Amino acid sequence: MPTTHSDASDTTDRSAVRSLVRLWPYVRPVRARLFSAALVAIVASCLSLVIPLVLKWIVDGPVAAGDPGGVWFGALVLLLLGVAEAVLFGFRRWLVARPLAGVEAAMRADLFRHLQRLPVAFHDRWASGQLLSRGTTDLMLLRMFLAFPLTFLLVNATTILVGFVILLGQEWTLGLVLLVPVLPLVVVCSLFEARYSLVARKAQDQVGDLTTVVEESVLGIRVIKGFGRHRSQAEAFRGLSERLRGTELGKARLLGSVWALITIIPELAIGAALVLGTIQVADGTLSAGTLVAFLSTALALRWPVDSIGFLLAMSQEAATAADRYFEVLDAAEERETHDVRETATRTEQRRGTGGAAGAGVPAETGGLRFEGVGFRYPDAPDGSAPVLARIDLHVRPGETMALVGGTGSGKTTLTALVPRLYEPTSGRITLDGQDITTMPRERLRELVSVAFEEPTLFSASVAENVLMGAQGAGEAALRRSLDIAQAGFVDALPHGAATQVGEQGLSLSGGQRQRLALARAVVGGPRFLVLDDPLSALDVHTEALVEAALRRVLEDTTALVVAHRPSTVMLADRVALLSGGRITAVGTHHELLRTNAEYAWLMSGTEGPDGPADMADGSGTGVERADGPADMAGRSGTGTCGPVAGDRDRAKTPKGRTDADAIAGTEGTAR
Ligand SMILES: Nc1ncnc2c1ncn2[C@@H]1O[C@H](COP(=O)(O)OP(=O)(O)OP(=O)(O)O)[C@@H](O)[C@H]1O
Repeated sequence: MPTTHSDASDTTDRSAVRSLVRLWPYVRPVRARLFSAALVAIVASCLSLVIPLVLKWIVDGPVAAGDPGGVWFGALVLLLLGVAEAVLFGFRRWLVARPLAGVEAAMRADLFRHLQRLPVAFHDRWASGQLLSRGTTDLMLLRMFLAFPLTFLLVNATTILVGFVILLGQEWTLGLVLLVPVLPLVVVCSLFEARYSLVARKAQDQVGDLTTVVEESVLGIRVIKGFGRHRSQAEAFRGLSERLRGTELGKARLLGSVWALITIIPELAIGAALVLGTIQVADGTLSAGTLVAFLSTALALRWPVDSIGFLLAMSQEAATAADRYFEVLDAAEERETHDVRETATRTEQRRGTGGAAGAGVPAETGGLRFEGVGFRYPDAPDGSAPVLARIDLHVRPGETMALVGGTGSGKTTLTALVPRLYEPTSGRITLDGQDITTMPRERLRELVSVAFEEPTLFSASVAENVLMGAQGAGEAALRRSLDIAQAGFVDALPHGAATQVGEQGLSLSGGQRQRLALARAVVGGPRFLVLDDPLSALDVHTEALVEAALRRVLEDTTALVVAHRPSTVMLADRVALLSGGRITAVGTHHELLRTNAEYAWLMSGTEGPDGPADMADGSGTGVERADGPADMAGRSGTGTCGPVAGDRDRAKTPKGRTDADAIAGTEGTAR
């Protein structure tokens, strides 16, 4: 399971403030509302500090003078102050709710847009649950931070400051007593922050891991049920959620202890002030009303002080969420390597856009060319051999080339390089003579259509899934592509092509999904077609029908088709054999059957004379080899390069005969 999240220890030297400041571009558009809301909250909070002053007036005034009218008036003022405080806090909430929902939506949209533009190699490294949790839990934490702790850290700090001014103004000696806990509280808070940020990061990463397991279990429910693995899967889930529970309990313990200290230390100071104040009242140096007002103010400051613990905790979680969010947003998108727009325009002008395959391009440079292409996966272990090394291959304009090779030989990898899902580590690939790195990706992906062995469909209608393959294609193109892919089953669906296929197309069979993926690849009538074993899930009869229809499409299209079965190879004009990271032979199917032991072995499933192990290192002979043709012992290598007259026709004889022929031919050669 690919998973990526930074080690929690990375967070020790990061500053929470710096992480949170990065939210500014999103907050900027709503800053006026946020500042207004903070101002309203400050006024509301400071109103609560006026209450003790009214109390002092009631005690020292009407109560001392025995004036019931004055007491009622004082009570009315207190009631109005309370109502005003409540209304203002309600107004603050109204002010922030809508804009912050907008901030969250904008951040989520940016994250999604960025995820779409990140290279496939990024997605190989990152577990989907980690990305999902960033787009959900983390963004929710950030919205909550902007709505609550951000405002209330400011509001509480202002309230505490104003409160202390009032306290010192009422009786400065008692005020100083209350100031004593400030230093220990600052030390406690900074120690807490450092430790809490580590555990918060750990918890949020564990939520990501848990999300991954849930997602995999849901997507893989058939396998889990099929193998009766629900218990072990549940155990794996339980293990992870136990770890998360442990981390959350650790968080709660930390928060509990800091809350206890933040509550106890000021309480001790208030107790000490009460004792001192009572002595002063007894001595007659302080009025009872002043002591009541002083203690009421001190008690009114309890909540702003006590809440600092969890406001800091929420801020730490938000800082961690911001780190996790920007980790993804900072990952480099796929970049254009040159000033591709200019190069593309020049090339279009030279060539005249939109012509048939390779129109106006000489055959020797036209088509699809791999020149010294090497590739190594970015996350491959150090010292491991590259998947592809010095690939030289030319698929001529309008030609269909089958790519054959043992399992794991790098066929899928090679096809993924054409639409630039990965970048070659060396060499270059050209389409009709133009280096693909000099084309805008959008243009490249218009020229090249792909269908993978594992067909991916989206939660959309059949038509939407297929038309995804070509912008602006209409009903006629849809019908044509469904016909080519022999997807007549679509008409039998409840709403025809408008039927929703469900998440990942799981309501369809594997072969039906493959046919829709194939229709998507051909719907735009692409100049270049890359098919990664697209017919593997079809029964032989349907495969034959698809092949016959595909042959018509492939007339004008330059195509590279990964093939495992002789029947799929029959589609091709020529075949390239990929072995040991190199193209070891190129020729027609029949030539390779006659002259290349590894190819014959791959097509027949029988052992060649030297055994497959010997062949896999590229020692099997080839008709057209990078290091020159070599004869197989006791065999006549024909050494022909292009399609031999009649070979194309032979190769494209309708399925039914070809399969049997191929096997017979293979057996004849391999034995
Ligand atoms: N994302 C990846 N990261 C690292 N290594 C990878 C990745 N994808 C594939 N590989 C490795 O690259 C090699 C070639 O894989 P590839 O899928 O291209 O083979 P293939 O010829 O298409 O195989 P098959 O016929 O079984 O589909 C394999 O050894 C595989 O383990």
